Amino acid sequence: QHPCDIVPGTFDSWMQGATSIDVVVVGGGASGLSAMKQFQGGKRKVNSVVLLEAQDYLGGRVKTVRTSIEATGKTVLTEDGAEWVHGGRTTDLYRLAKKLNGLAPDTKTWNIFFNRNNGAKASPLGYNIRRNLMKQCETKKIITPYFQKPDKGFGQCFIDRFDQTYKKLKAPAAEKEAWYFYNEQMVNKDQGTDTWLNISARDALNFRGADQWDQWKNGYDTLINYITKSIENSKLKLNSPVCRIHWDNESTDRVLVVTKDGTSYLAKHVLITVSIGYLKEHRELFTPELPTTYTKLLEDVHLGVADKIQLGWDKPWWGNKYLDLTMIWTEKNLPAEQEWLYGIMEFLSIHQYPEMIQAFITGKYAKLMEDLPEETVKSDIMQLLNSVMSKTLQKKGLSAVPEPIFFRRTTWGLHEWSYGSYNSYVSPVGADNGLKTRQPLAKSVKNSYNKQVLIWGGEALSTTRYGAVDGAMAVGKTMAIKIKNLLA
Ligand SMILES: Cc1cc2nc3c(=O)[nH]c(=O)nc-3n(C[C@H](O)[C@H](O)[C@H](O)COP(=O)(O)OP(=O)(O)OC[C@H]3O[C@@H](n4cnc5c(N)ncnc54)[C@H](O)[C@@H]3O)c2cc1C
Repeated sequence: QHPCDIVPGTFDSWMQGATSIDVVVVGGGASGLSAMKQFQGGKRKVNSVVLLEAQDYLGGRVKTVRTSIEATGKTVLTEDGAEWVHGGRTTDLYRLAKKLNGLAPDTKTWNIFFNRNNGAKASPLGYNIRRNLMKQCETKKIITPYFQKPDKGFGQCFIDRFDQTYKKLKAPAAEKEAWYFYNEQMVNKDQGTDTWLNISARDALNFRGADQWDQWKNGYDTLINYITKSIENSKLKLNSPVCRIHWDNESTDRVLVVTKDGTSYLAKHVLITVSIGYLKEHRELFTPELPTTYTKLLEDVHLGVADKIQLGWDKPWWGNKYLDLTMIWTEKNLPAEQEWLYGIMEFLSIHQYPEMIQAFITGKYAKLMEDLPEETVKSDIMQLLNSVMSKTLQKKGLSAVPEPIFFRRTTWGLHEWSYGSYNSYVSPVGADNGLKTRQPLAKSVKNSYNKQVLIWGGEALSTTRYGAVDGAMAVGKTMAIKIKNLLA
C-alpha cells in the first residue's frame, strides 16, 4: 500500500481541470528548494512555477527533530538525516553556513574508548587500519587497476591490502578478524551499502570532500529555512504527493502532473528531485513508462540505507566528556534475532550534547533493525551497551547503564518517500555498463514533440558530491539554470 495507489479522477478530468504552468518541481528537499531559489532569483526569473512536496515539511532527508524531554524540561535537537557540512570549504553550502554564523565550533573533548564487544579493552593499534587503508584505496595509482574492466569493487582494494597493512601496524593477531569486520562495516557505513564489493571502484574515487565535520549549531534546518525564505510561500505546496506524470501526450506537448488529491498541472518542464530509491520503487509514476535507456541506468545505481539509533541521559554516565566509543566484535555469538547488532561499530556523542549518543547502522543490518519493533531495538541496544561498557560501569560503581530518558531510531529504508538514506552509489556492473560519471543519469527525457520535458535533479546526479547536501543543492541550481535556458 502506498498513498499514491489511488488518485481520484480520470485522465480526461485531470486534463480538463489542469492549471497551465511553466515548471513543476517534484520534491522539496535541498535540491528542489535550491532550484526554486534559482528560479526566483537573477535577471530571468521564472514565476510560473510550483514545488510539490509529498510530506508535511520541507527538507526531505534534511530533517531536524526537536524533542521536549519530560524528565529534564529541556528540548533536545537531533538530526534524523544530514548532520555534517561535508564537501570542503569552497562550496556554496559552507559559505552560506559561515555567512549565517550557523556553524558549531568544534571544541569537543572526548572520553575515548576502544572496547571489545564483551567489554575488554581492544588495542587502538587496530583502529589505525581504517585510516591507513582508506588513504591507500583513495589514491589514484592504487585504485585505478580496480576499475579496469571488469570493475572489481571498492572493497576489493581493502581486502587485498588488509593482511599486509595489519601486520605492519603490529596490532594483536587475536583481534585481526574483528578489525577486518570493523573495517568492512565502516566502508559500508560511509556508503550505506550491504557489501563493499558492490561499490564501483571508479565511482568511489570520484567522490570528494567527506572528511569535514562541521555541524549546524541550531540544526540543519537552518539551511532549509534560509532557502525557503527566498521563495514565495504560495509556490510551495506541502502534503502534495505527485502520483501520476503523463509526459508524452497526443493532444499537447506539455506534461500532465497529478497529485494525490487529483489536483493537476500542465507543465512545460518537470524537475524531478525524488530519491533514486523512490524512482526505482515507483516506476508506475510515469505514463508512458520511462525509456529503457533511462530505466537501464536506474538498474546500475542504488540508494544506500543508513540509520541512526540515538540515546540520551540527563548526564553522561561514562565520564564528564563527549563519548567516543569504538567497538569490535571479537565474540560473535548473538542469537539470530539479535544479529542486526553486528552492524554497530561505534557510539559517539552527538551535536552539542555530551550526554546524548548515537550509533550508525547500515546496509543489511539496518534493514534487519528496521523490521523490529522500537522497544526490541531499544532493549537490544541497551544490552549491547551494558556488555561493551561493562568495565567502565564497574569502575563507576554502576550495576547497569541507567535507563535512557531519550530514545529514537530512524527507518530510512522503509521510508515511503525516500526508500533509503544516502550515497546513491554506482555498482561495479553499472560502471562497466558505462556509468563512469553521473552525466548519463542527468540526461533529460524528450517527448514525441522533441521537447525536453523531464529534467532530473537530486543528490544522485552529482558526480563528485553524490549523497551529500551540497551535491543536492548544486544539482538543483544547475538544473534550474538549464530550465531557464530552455524557457528563454
Ligand atoms: C541518515 C542520513 C545521514 C546523512 N548525513 C549526511 C551528512 O552528514 N552530510 C550530508 O551532506 N548529507 C548527509 N545525508 C544525505 C543528505 O541528506 C541528502 O543527500 C540530501 O538531503 C538529498 O537531498 P535531495 O533534495 O536530493 O533529496 P531529498 O532530501 O530526498 O528530497 C526529495 C524530496 O522529494 C519528496 N518526494 C518523494 N516522492 C515524492 C512524490 N511522489 N511527490 C512529491 N514529493 C516527493 C520527498 O518527500 C523529499 O522531501 C544524510 C542522509 C541521511 C538519511
